Amino acid sequence: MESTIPADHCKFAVPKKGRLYDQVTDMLKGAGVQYHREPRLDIALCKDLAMTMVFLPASDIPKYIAEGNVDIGVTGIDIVEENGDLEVQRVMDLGFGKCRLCVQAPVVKGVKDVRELAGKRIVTSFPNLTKKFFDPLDEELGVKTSIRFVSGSVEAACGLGLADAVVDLVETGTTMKAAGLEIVQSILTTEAILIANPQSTHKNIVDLLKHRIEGYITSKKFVMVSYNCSPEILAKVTEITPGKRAPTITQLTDGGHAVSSLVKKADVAKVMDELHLAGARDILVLELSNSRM
Ligand SMILES: Nc1ncnc2c1ncn2[C@@H]1O[C@H](COP(=O)(O)OP(=O)(O)OP(=O)(O)O)[C@@H](O)[C@H]1O
Ligand SMILES: O=P(O)(O)OC[C@H]1O[C@H](OP(=O)(O)OP(=O)(O)O)[C@H](O)[C@@H]1O
Repeated sequence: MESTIPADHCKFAVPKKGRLYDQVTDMLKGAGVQYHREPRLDIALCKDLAMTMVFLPASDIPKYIAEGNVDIGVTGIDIVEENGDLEVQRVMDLGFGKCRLCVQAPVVKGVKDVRELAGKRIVTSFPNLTKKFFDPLDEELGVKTSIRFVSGSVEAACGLGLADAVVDLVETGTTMKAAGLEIVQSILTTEAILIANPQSTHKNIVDLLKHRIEGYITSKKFVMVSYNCSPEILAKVTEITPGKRAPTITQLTDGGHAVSSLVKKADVAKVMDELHLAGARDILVLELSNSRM
């Protein structure tokens, strides 16, 4: 990394590649954090904040933050848990990068219980979490599970004869199935998380970023639903859309009401069905590009 970071700058760590990269850069754009990254450079100065973006491997980000080299950044909960000895402040779950860390074994072996794997050879990128999981089983069964670290392509380990099972991330299950593996047990549910150094000297910028990112994340979780209704059904329909705080109700010149309310994106189809059934009309769903609550 080039040593051109201004001394007074807050430093924000972004996963430099991999599964989280695109979603983190989209989130930063949505939260109004502007920077220009030159090709192959691992630092980029922000346009309107005294902040420098640093692009680092996701797995190293908790270490840089705990040691105070970086003030704030994004990684996976799995990586934070794997580095459980490092002191970082967990600021907020980000709602993307969702997957599970699972013990997986070859389908042909038909492993039904994870106890069958205690004492065997496990390959993983998460040796600490894997040890924490197998230690109690080892103690119970009087065996010693061998845990070997690899940094990527974990799913290949059984096929290569290196392992009896692996501990790896599963999202869609495509990688696992292609490698002839199946889940024996899930260990951890993970998603992307914003973490910060609790002793950062850039509290103002860190707090500003927390608010900006929180606003963006909220705007992605909710949509604005607006509709018209008659006075007779107002109480019923506003019960269906109580909003985050309260619905906005406007009196129309024809005696009816226009209502707008925040609704969780995941619930919107069901809410629209219920509103229509209750007699609401002209139901519109509007995407939010940002918010500040
Ligand atoms: N399939 C997936 N679906 C959703 N999130 C994932 C998936 N795979 C990984 N992640 C999340 O992204 C993080 C980084 O994983 P990824 O496989 O992109 O690492 P990588 O490319 O090896 O990067 P690095 O070199 O920084 O470790 C994981 O720790 C996890 O939190
Ligand atoms: O269930 P799926 O949707 O198939 O996703 C799971 C895969 O994604 C990640 O690997 P990635 O492809 O990022 O590469 P890596 O093995 O080099 O980390 C993870 O390690 C799994 O192998």
